[in-house]
This record gives sequence, C-alpha cells and structure tokens, in this order.
Amino acid sequence: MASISKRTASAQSFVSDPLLQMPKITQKFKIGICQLKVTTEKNVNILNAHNLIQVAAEQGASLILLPEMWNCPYSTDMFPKFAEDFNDIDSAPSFLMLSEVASSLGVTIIGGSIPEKDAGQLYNTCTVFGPKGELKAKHRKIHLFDMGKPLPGEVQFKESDSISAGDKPTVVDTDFGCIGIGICHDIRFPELAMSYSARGAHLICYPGAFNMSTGAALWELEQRTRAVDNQLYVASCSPSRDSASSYIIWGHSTLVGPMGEIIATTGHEEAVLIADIDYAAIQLARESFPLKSQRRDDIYQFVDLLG
Ligand SMILES: NC(=O)CCC(=O)C(=O)O
Repeated sequence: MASISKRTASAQSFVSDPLLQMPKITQKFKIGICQLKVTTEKNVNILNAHNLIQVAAEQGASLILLPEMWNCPYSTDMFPKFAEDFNDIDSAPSFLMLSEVASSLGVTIIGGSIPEKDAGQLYNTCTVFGPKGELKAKHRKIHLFDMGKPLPGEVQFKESDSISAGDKPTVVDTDFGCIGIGICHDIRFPELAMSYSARGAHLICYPGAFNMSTGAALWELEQRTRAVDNQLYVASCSPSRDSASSYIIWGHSTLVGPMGEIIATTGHEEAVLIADIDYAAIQLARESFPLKSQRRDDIYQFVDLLG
C-alpha cells in the first residue's frame, strides 16, 4: 500500500517532472467512470457494479472509477448495516468482488467507497486494486459531510452520526500514474489537492455523492478548480439519481483536464462514461503556464505592519 507519507515531495519544476517521463507508466489510456444505480439490496449493488465494470473494460477502459457508497444507500442509518470488515474477507463481498474483477479483467480499479468497519468504528473508505487483484491503497474520507444549516429545500445530513473521519491523505502509484484519492466533501478542501499535486499526482479521483443544491452550484466548479489550480486531471464518479430517496444525488460524473476543460460528463442516469486521458496534456499546461516556479510562497502570509 502506497501512503503519501512514504513519498518525497519534488522540488523540481513541472516541466522536468520525472513522473511525466517515467517509462513505466502508461501515459495514454481510457478511464471508465461507472455512475451506478444504488438500491437497498447489497447483493444487487455488487452484481450491478461487477457488470458495469465489465462493460467499461470491454469498451477499452484500463482504469475504472466507482462512486461514493456504491454498495449502500447514502444514509447514515444504512452505513452500519452495509459495512464490511476488510480484515474478514469472507464477510466482505463488495471488497472481494473488486479484487476478483480487477484480477480477472486485468484492470486497475479505484473502488469508489463503501462503509468499512474496523475496531468498533465505521469509515467511508475507498479501496484501490491493481490488475492482479492486489489491494494497493485504502483512503478513508477525511472531511465528513456534516451540514451546518441546510440550504432551502435540502435535508439535514450529518455523516459523523455514524462515520468516523480518516486522518491520512492518500496517493497511490499505479500503472496509470500517480493517483490522489479524495471522497466527495474532500473536494471542498483545496489544500488536500495541492498536497497531492506537490507529491506528483497526475490524476485525482473523487468518488462523490453531491446533493441537488450543492451539486448544481458547485460540483463542476470544484472539479474544474482543483484541476486548473494544480494542472492535473480530475475524475469524479457519483451514484445515479434516485428521486425517491431521502438524500437526492446530483449525478453528473465527469473527467476534467489540466486546463480545467471538461473532457467528458454525463447526466443523472446510470451510465458508463469512457474517456481518454493523455498525460502529455499535463506537460503542455505546465510548460505554457509554469505556475509552480512562479509561486511566491515567501509572501503568502499576512504581516501586521502596525505590530
Ligand atoms: N457526500 C458528500 O460528501 C456530499 C458533499 C456535498 O454535497 C458538498 O456540498 O460538499
């Protein structure tokens, strides 16, 4: 498992970024983003995820991204019922399916998230599996979605009613570059994306389940901003919308390029989005706009001149 703490920050300019010249990573590939329908039946959700991962692979995707809480309705009272203990694989069918399908199809899977139980706590956890079915990384959502005063028309949501927060950022080296992981509300914190970029991420994946209000207002904006500020790719994956559920999800899974451009997106129905990633676009953006070398870290602090 690659943890961000084991990597060293690069002080080099992005133009000569060794990660962009690494012969071992595939620089051009297809990503498959599976905007899954989530039901109240865990087995149905697992089967559906398995089938749509297969569809994505058949359409040429070698890196596949799933949504936040794809095996479980996004509801704090459901999380404990659907949670899996990754130390007890026989009772973790969602975890097991991801490992098996990654290995049988030879793909890398950024496994969205599911509720994880560990030592009496629940976490909102993303697992990453390599093409041999090996667990490469695990990211526990760091910034939980606890609403303050709900926006008009929106229901109150307090994720921390049942979920505990993770406390580690996660980047993982894969055959498809260095990938940072954030889960939904994690996207609202630019510092996390900046720390991933500083450690050489080519792509940040955000499984997410934004609601109807902030989805319409912010989902695309947050993704494009994280991408353009850090000059890297951002991919998001949401569950599809179920208008009858208590928490109604926005959908609109998307791939954004390093100039903030939307490369592919979808609506709110179930969908498999296949899109091309070419890391040469990162190099181009960074050569044209060398933000890293222009950064003035020496002045980004307020000095009280009056003492
Ligand atoms: N699942 C989430 O973390 C939702 C985040 C969200 O909607 C937001 O506005 O932030």
